[in-house]
Amino acid sequence: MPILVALPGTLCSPRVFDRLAAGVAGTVDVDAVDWMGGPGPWRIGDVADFVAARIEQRHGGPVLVAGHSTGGAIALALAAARPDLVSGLLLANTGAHMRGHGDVDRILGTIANGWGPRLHAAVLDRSFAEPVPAEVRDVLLAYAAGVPRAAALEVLRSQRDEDLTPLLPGITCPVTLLHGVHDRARTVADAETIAAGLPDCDLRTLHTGHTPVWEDAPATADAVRDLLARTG
Ligand SMILES: O=C(O)CC1=CCC(=O)O1
Repeated sequence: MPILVALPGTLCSPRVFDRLAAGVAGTVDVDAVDWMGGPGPWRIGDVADFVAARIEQRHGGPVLVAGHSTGGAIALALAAARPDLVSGLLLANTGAHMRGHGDVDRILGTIANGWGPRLHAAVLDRSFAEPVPAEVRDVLLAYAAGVPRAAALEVLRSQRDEDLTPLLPGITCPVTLLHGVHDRARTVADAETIAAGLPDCDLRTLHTGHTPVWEDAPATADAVRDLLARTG
């Protein structure tokens, strides 16, 4: 069965892909990666290397790769560096750079000086257009509580300081780019910049916040099936 290796955003549990995994069950197997719980280092390129090693070891590659938020930047770096391991990309509410990003500098300041449950809850709550059920929120907050502060600091600094735009024309696999238009951190302009740089990109807007992979799992599952068809 085809594999979708799924990369969540900063401080975001791999469980955010549970609804998508259920939606594509029987068609695609989802391997959601806890990259923040990996050994580090956690710069975007380091995590892309970590994911490449996992794909080689577990799946033998190539696979579909999904990236949400920071996971999208990691997925882009991976596809650029290791096209042999990536047959197609599904990106969600991400960007090729962080210029104009809603709150990355504030989050970085709080990671450095105010790390803890309040920050975790603030990042979580603004990642969904509508409040998530309490039991889901508890699961996601429990994950964030176990993330090393160094991982969050390192990956977000790296993402803030890198511009992946020059890599885009070299990513020739099919890409589907989802963008939830009620995102409080990123605008559709971020998605349009990525789409303009990629040779083969299907951009779809959704009525979600920053996390369409959870907020509109049926539309995301449709996008996965359509992407799979485009990979031939
Ligand atoms: O939007 C992104 O790509 C990365 C991000 C930083 C904070 C957040 O929630 O997402």
